[in-house]
Amino acid sequence: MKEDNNSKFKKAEINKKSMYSNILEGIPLSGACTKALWKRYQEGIIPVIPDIKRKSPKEGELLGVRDPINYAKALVDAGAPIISVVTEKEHYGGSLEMLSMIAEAVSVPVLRKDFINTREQLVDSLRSGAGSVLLMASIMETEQLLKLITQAYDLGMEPLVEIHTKKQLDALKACPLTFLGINNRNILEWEIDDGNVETTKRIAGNIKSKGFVLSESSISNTEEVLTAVKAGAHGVLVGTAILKAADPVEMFHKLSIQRQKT
Ligand SMILES: O=C(O)c1ccccc1NCC(=O)[C@H](O)[C@H](O)COP(=O)(O)O
Repeated sequence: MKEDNNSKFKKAEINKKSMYSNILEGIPLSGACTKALWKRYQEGIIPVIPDIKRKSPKEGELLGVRDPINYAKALVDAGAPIISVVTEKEHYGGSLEMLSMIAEAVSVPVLRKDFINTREQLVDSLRSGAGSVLLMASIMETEQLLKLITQAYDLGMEPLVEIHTKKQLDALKACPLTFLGINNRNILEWEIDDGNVETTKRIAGNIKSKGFVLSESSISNTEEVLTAVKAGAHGVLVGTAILKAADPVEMFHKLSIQRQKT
């Protein structure tokens, strides 16, 4: 019987010595999230992932009295390939319940953004309907990150592995990720640093992986989308600019620009 990707992954976890090379062999070629993103990309449109957060340390209230489910549905109807939901409670006002309700209501995969560093949190994410989970290089050692990447794939979710520095990228060099995010801001400073798309410009050119590269945070206009893509990103994740727009759907369309096909 042909061995499936999941069992290859389990083997990779056991054999620590050759962990990197086994991950190379076992990694699934694509997950539901990047499949949707690549599809949009192939259609010639720069994929934009709307990020839903009730509030942020920098901006305060963002969602206001709006229903997060209706907000998510409107953006999916507008063409969002996937939806991102921040579930962290204290600083962003999120919850797993909000994720769960959105995941149930929309037809596209949902990404959970939170400080995830245990398998239990992965399982909670899956139970709440997440198709993807954020795994941040800035909050754990590389070995733990690789373990969680394996576990996420093993559970059937596609991890969005997030870096903010070249050093964090270098530590992941041997791991061929399907979904890699560059956070333009240092999230450990709660979005109040002055990080911008220059971070993507500095890092994206060094990425060797063939995975989908996402530029995240601090993107608010078409020029910044183009800068991210020119630097090597395939798509962008945008929260504040869409949430604060008088017409979020219109802003989503405005940012979803055509890319130059090569
Ligand atoms: O991105 C993270 O690392 C993160 C982890 C845990 C909680 C929140 C986190 N980030 C917040 C965001 O995801 C931002 O909302 C997102 O990058 C959008 O940024 P912006 O467009 O500047 O609102």
